[in-house]
Amino acid sequence: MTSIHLENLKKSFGAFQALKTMDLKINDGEFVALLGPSGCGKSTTMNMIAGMEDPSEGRILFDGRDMSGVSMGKRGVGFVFQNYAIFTHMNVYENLAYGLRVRKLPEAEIDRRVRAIAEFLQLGPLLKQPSAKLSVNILQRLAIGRSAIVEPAIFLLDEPLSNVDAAFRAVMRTELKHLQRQFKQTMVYVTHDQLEAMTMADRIAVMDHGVLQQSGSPVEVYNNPTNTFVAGFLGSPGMNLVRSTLADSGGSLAADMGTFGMSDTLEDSLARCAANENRREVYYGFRPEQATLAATGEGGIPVFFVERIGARTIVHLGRDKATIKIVMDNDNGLEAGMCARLTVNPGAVRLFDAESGMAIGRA
Ligand SMILES: Nc1ncnc2c1ncn2[C@@H]1O[C@H](COP(=O)(O)OP(=O)(O)OP(=O)(O)O)[C@@H](O)[C@H]1O
Repeated sequence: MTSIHLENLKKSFGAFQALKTMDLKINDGEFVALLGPSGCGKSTTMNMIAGMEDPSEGRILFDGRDMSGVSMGKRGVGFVFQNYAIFTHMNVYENLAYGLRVRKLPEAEIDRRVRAIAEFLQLGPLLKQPSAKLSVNILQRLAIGRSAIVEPAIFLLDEPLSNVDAAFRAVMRTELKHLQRQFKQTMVYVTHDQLEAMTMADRIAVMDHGVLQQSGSPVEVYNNPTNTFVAGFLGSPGMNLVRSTLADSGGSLAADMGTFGMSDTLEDSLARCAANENRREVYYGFRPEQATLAATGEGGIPVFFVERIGARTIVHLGRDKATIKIVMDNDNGLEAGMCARLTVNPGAVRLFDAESGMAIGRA
């Protein structure tokens, strides 16, 4: 096992700063997902950890050892890409055995390890199959096996599941997590898919525009996003962010959401974090599953769309272009054209400064 320290890491391509700044410590045996939208610098970061790109500034340390000038082959990393690198002229067995043969392991040991990993990844019956004839799903499973079999101290995976189908992706999420637990590797996993990050990672590093926005456990980044980007990016739908003005209300501080014709008195702890600042402009945030709706005869917020997705119902409410989405497990019969009263769970309210987008206090 090996720890990784990205120290003030930066990467530019000509005048373009693909990675503006990255400071991140990844512990021995930890599974960290680099999560963010396309172009935010995830692969660039990964390529530098692997040794395929040199940083423009900053350092990468493995167990405290500076990796500057250390070639990819000498870093002890396994790398799986979106586009599986498989030798199509070899069968499954030979592909799996390749890394062990390069390391000149005894034939009996190679055979034992090939069969063990094949069993683990359900490739056992396919060992004699020519790789050229395998499906995309199986090829990616083989690519993972081929890298994992040499038991690298650090395992880097860059969008390994983006080409495989949805059902297979769900299976592989579980298998990859299993694999990491079994081999206790330090794993860095690049994805733009929050479900992958949320289900597999011990810690998620959320990136945007070449900047690390937040790193924390999946629950932490979901419940306490550090800014409006993380709040909106995580969750499906993302956190509701309602522009509002803080206002004195009978000795307490309330968030006034004029657009929705409502006002919510803040819990004392949150009001204190907002420094009880009357007239401060904020975003009032809450997760779509942290509120209830009740139909009203008249008044309330107009419902304009109801999505029923199996057991889940997503109700879209709003006026003009301002919308709120509420996710419910039960179907309370709301339909487009009706009006509803919204009650937000007080403990779930998060505030963000309207100008900087940064969270005000943390729960
Ligand atoms: N070799 C390069 N030369 C110039 N620009 C590059 C190079 N590699 C990456 N970039 C740019 O750097 C930015 C970050 O790219 P990167 O591949 O790291 O993003 P990403 O978060 O992995 O997104 P994606 O999932 O789309 O690959 C992008 O704007 C990309 O076009």
